[in-house]
Amino acid sequence: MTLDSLVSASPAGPARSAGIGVRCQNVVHIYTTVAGHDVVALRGVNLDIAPGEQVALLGPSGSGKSTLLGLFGGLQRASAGKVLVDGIDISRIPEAELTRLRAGKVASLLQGARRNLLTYATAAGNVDFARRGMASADVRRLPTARQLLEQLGLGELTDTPVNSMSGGEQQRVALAVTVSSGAGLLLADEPTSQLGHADRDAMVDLIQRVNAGLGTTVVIVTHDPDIAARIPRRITIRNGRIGSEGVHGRDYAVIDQDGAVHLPEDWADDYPPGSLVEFEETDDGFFVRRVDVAPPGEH
Ligand SMILES: Nc1ncnc2c1ncn2[C@@H]1O[C@H](COP(=O)(O)OP(=O)(O)OP(=O)(O)O)[C@@H](O)[C@H]1O
Repeated sequence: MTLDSLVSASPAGPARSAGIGVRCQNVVHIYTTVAGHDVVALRGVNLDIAPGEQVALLGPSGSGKSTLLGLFGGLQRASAGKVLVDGIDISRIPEAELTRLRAGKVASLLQGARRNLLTYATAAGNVDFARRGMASADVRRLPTARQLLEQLGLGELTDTPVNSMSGGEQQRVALAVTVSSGAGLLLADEPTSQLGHADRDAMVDLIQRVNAGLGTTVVIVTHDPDIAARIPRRITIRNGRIGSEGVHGRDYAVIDQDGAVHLPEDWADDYPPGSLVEFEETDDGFFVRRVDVAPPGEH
């Protein structure tokens, strides 16, 4: 029996784990430091993530990836703009509703496996603990801890205390525990950063198994190009904006709300800030051409 059939064949109906979508409309986020300075982390992000999609967020250090993930997870509220999770603008809802959303619909995998786990308990014990606040009717709709771990390929760890697992095993169990309450959106910040190659690949396999088996929407932040290459949609954040998108192996520039086009990184040297360009529409699409306009008096 697959995980999918486990979920859909449940007598109480489908579990709550069908993927949920995220939409950002002109999202701006500003931090105020203790010294009273403003840091603009996001400068107008527009983005649509469909239910069940897998998205990697890439970009240089400080570009705003973790901030965006934090906004999706309701850990902080956007300074301006809308962040719609499952159609709800979570930057505007009351704190109690946000807490319910964090507990039910969104699963955030924190950096460092042990921060997500009770280290003295077994893998199954951790799944049961993660579900303790749920209504029993909701728990009955989900696979049992044992079934879930088996279907995610972690069956042999079911009765193993977290303390005696390797780092890679702990991280995989942390992911299983994080999604065990049937959340529709998985957010993971650098989920493979402390792992060796084999564990890193096993972790991505597991993320994809969760996505395929439960339909969970996946958004992961990564610096690792090999990980990103395995995720179908790659969004590069640059200086608080969406710089470019990679879809099905090709990179595309993205037109912003105000009509600005952010060039893919490898074009930036040829088109420095302030370059004059003109667009020409042809039968094949558009051409962009850099033009050199001589300063007055040099004609
Ligand atoms: N709590 C905070 N207070 C003030 N500034 C912050 C805070 N958190 C982040 N920033 C700033 O906001 C900007 C975006 O940071 P963010 O952590 O989102 O980037 P990132 O792309 O995730 O970086 P990294 O890859 O290094 O984790 C940076 O300039 C950062 O210094």
